[in-house]
Amino acid sequence: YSTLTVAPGKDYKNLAAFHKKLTGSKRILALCGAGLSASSGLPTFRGAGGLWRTRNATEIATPEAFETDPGLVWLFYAYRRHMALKATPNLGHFALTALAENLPGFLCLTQNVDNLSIRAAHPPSQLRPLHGSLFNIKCSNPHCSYTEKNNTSDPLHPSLALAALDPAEDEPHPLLDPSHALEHMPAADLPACPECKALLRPDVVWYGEPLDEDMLTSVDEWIDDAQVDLVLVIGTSAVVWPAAGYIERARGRKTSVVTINPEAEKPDNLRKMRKRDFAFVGDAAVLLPQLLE
Ligand SMILES: CC(C)NC(=O)[C@H](Cc1c[nH]c2ccccc12)NC(=O)[C@H](CCCC/N=C(/NCCC(=O)O)S[C@H]1O[C@H](COP(=O)(O)OP(=O)(O)OC[C@H]2O[C@@H](n3cnc4c(N)ncnc43)[C@H](O)[C@@H]2O)[C@@H](O)[C@H]1O)NC(=O)OCc1ccccc1
Ligand SMILES: [Zn+2]
Repeated sequence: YSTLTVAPGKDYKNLAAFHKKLTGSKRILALCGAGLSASSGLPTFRGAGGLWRTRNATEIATPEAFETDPGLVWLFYAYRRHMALKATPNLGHFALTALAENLPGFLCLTQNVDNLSIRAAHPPSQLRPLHGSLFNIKCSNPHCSYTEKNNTSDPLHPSLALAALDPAEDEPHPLLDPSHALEHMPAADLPACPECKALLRPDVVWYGEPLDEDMLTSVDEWIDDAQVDLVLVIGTSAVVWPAAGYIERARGRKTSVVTINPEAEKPDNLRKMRKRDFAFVGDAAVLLPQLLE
């Protein structure tokens, strides 16, 4: 009965069996997605948040979109900055911080750019923001090295004030309401680089852009250092690469992969599970404190 058999074991949702594995684990890798921040009030990409106004978030998060209409892209990111600043880390973020403080062999990879793990005081040496941060700004001119770290001003720029609006209770945010036409914003009105006058942009990784080479190397080296006992797959649809690739990249003979997601028992997830794997259905903010206590 080989461990490579693709079927979950009988204990795949047994909390005691998971805790036994957890206590015996010295090296744990986590891959986090939008679902971790869902109960902090931030929309996921595949859920309702997938569409911004009428555009697909994956279309707007591209160099091409910024080339074509930097004003719209900046409003998209200014809105997400505003929402992330209004949000607070949840018990899921804090449970991961506690695990990092208690287990030096824990490394947390996050695809989220909302800074909520950082605001939950997750030790920076044990956190890898794979896709950047909404609160880091850089120059769009590839030959200019201007950057701003952790700029939380809201609005970031007078031309983006609309994004920092908080509509009345039951009113939709004007930026979410497609019937609220947006004037085109000329590039001259947008945040400009104080050094070379080119447009500034959020320091996030757009589709078609490579992730930070040093960060990828540091994760690869960490994985190759020694056996990874546990891989926590938290609130992610695991479709975006190369981030999603780390789940199987970290899997060794004795590794257990644990999916924490309201859809963890969906057939296509059960189909991928191995004998040592676990699946816990529910909200990461509720499950993580229980699983990691
Ligand atoms: C769509 C996908 C198929 N496309 C890609 O992966 C592309 C192309 C590609 C590359 N390799 C491939 C291999 C195969 C196929 C495609 C590719 N990848 C790239 O373009 C990457 C860059 C990808 C990064 C894109 N940037 C983001 N973010 C930053 C910006 C921004 O945020 O605006 S991706 C962004 O979307 C992704 C969203 O996914 P999730 O976080 O998982 O969210 P989602 O909504 O999908 O799912 C939420 C889950 O939570 C669950 N959930 C809901 N509520 C809860 C709850 N309460 N608790 C727990 N779980 C919950 C839900 O059930 C659900 O399962 C995240 O990664 C997020 O960071 N770059 C690159 O490959 O460069 C190359 C290169 C190399 C050298 C030189 C030049 C180029
Ligand atoms: Zn510049």
